[in-house]
This record gives sequence, C-alpha cells and structure tokens, in this order.
Amino acid sequence: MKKEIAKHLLEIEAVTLRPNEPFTWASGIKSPIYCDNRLTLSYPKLRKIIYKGLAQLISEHFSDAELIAGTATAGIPHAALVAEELGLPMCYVRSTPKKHGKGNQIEGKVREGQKAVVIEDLISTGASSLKAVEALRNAGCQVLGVAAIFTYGLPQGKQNFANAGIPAIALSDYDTLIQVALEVQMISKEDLDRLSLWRKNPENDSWFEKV
Ligand SMILES: O=P(O)(O)OC[C@H]1O[C@H](OP(=O)(O)OP(=O)(O)O)[C@H](O)[C@@H]1O
Ligand SMILES: O=C(O)c1cc(=O)[nH]c(=O)[nH]1
Repeated sequence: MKKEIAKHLLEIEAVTLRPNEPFTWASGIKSPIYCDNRLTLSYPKLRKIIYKGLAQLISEHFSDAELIAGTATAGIPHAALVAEELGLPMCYVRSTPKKHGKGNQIEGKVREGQKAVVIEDLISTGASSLKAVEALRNAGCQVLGVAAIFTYGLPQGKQNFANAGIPAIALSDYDTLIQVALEVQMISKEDLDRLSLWRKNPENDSWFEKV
C-alpha cells in the first residue's frame, strides 16, 4: 500500500521538488519538497483508494472508533469520505475557534467520552494534527489516534506524537516516496543529495546554502 500510494502521488504530480526556491511549511520549516495531497481529490479512482485505505487502517488500528474528525482544511474532505465508508459520524476541527457565529473550533456533534480518530492529509511536525487532538480532548473526546495519507516521518513529528500519547499512522511516507521516485528515475542524484542533507536536519536551513 505504501508504495502504491507513493506511486500515485508521483503520477498525479502531487509532489514538487524545488530545491532552489524552498517551500515554507505550516511549521515555518523551509523545505525542498512539497506534497500536495489536496490534488488527490481531483482523481476519483485515487480518492477512493485513499478513503478505502484509511478506513482499512482505522478498522485495523482503531476498531472501536465512534467519530471521524477531519483537520481543517485539507483533512476535511478525506474525513467525510472515510466517515461515509465506515458509517460513522463526522466532525471537523478548525485550527482556531471561529471568530464569529457560534465561535466553534469543532464543527459537528461531539459527545463526552466519544472515541475519535483524527484524519489528516499530511503529517510534517504533527502540530496541526495535535492541535485538533487537543481541541477534541478539551471537548471530552477520547482520541484513539491520527490517520494520515502521508507522513514525512520526521523525528520531531514522532516525538510530538509520543509526547501527546497519540499513535499516528499513514498510508505512505517520505522514505517510500523517495525510494519509488528513484526507481522510476523521477529524481536526480543532485536532488537526492540535497534532499538527504535537508532530511538530516530539516529545521536548519544550511542544506540550502551547502549544495
Ligand atoms: O504536521 P504539520 O507540521 O502541522 O504540517 C502539516 C499540516 O500542514 C498542512 O496544512 P496547512 O496549514 O498548509 O493548511 P490547509 O490544511 O488548510 O491546507 C497540512 O494539510 C497539514 O495539516
Ligand atoms: O508542512 C507542511 O505545511 C506541508 C508539507 C507538505 O509537503 N505538504 C503540505 O501540504 N503541507
């Protein structure tokens, strides 16, 4: 599954390498790579592989889930599809409470003690997922874990989930993506060198200056 998803992400050009003009991530990290999983929504066959895959992961790892919670914004559509597949209630969690109307951070019905799984499109540092986890916990939910389409598997992200006591699972990951990209010759030796430098210390911009 990890390879299959990585292959699809490369095929639809969800992955962009831009070592000379790094992307700025939500966390502020400067990165030579960006994976835009929002694009998967435009491909019905892949979209289905993803929601079925996430539903399968949830059945295997969090079989007593009672609520599917999407992170705003990119997690929301996938959460809706997964909730539909599993026949479970769904809600979504804003990154901050709404400034008008009801002032909600969580939209949708949430019950005290309800067992929730967070759906995220992508994990880098995990901060966005864990913000959603915190909001759900504050609302009285028991959060079983986070399920994502893709994770960078960064040590910082792993540590953040461990600190929060939240298991995180994903359909694919960075190491698999790079392996597949090399197999299909979608990245050059130069790209690989720069990616390896960055991956060793993503929070430090020195990879950008060195190569
Ligand atoms: O693990 P993290 O370091 O938190 O980074 C990953 C988050 O960043 C992206 O969201 P973004 O803030 O770009 O917003 P969007 O979901 O509205 O596109 C992505 O969709 C994840 O939610
Ligand atoms: O960390 C992020 O903001 C981020 C990284 C990435 O590759 N893709 C994305 O949508 N967000």
